[in-house]
Amino acid sequence: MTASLRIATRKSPLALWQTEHVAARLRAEHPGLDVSLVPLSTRGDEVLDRSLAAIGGKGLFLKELEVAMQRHGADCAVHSLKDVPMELEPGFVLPAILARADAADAFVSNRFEGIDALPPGARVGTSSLRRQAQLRARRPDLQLLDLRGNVNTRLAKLDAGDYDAIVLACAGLQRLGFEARIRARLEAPDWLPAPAQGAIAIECRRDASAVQALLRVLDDAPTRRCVEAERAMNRALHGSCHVPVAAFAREREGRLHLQGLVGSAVDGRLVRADVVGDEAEVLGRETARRLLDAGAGELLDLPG
Ligand SMILES: NCc1[nH]cc(CCC(=O)O)c1CC(=O)O
Repeated sequence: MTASLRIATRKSPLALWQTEHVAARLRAEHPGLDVSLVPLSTRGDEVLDRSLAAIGGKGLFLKELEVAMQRHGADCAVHSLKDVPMELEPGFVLPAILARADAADAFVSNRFEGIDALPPGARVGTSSLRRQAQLRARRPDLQLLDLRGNVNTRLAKLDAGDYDAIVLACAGLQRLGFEARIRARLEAPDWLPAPAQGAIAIECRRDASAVQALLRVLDDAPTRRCVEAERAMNRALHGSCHVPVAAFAREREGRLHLQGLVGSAVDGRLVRADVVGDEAEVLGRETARRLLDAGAGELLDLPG
């Protein structure tokens, strides 16, 4: 019986909130279990002057946490599932995916009520190619500017006047107490989030069966089914953060509805697909195939 559990986490305020949330839920489920946090810095957090794509992609937010688990310095790690690469490192599993929070994106501005209210040529901050493509599609005139850093840093840059508006995830704003800053929700079916946006996942070693048993109580089956469909679609498109891919799945009357989108951050072209199915993996692959049939291949080949 494991009497203690050390959870590795990034040090950003959002990562710490999410990990504290997981720790509190585990303490409630397992009275007597000694749960502690192991805050670590990752290259993804430290290198802010280059794009994630240029320094190695999403995996950079996980690497240091995985090294800690390999060295037995931590038993598990908490992640935003949208930051977890489609292919996990060998030897690791995700025994728990928590019930999804708000999956929508948020339009945040101190002066404007929504995308359509922005004046011609307004400056909008986001480094996400997925968000850029959807903004371009709706407003080709906007000036899209890079914006990296944690949620608090991004809000500070907006307040400093660097941008007329920025786009962030609703879930992150809500978790950090910034719900009131959401001017407009950007949501399905018009606007799609990143695959697995709003879902928190816990990662541990495949060989740590006692740890997996402790974590599994937090797994939410409906969320797992939806995010598996979204991630399967992204994987089938060779998804990485280099291409603007968006996906959102919902369960309705027992069936899975998956909406997918591939876009171009350069010219705002968007290709969409909307498919119903029952098995997450199959539905994800089928939606990817429909996107490719509709011309997504050409967009996926574009640089940036
Ligand atoms: N890319 C960073 C990131 N990873 C997860 C979230 C928000 C929380 C979530 O989606 O679960 C954010 C911030 C954002 O996109 O605004």
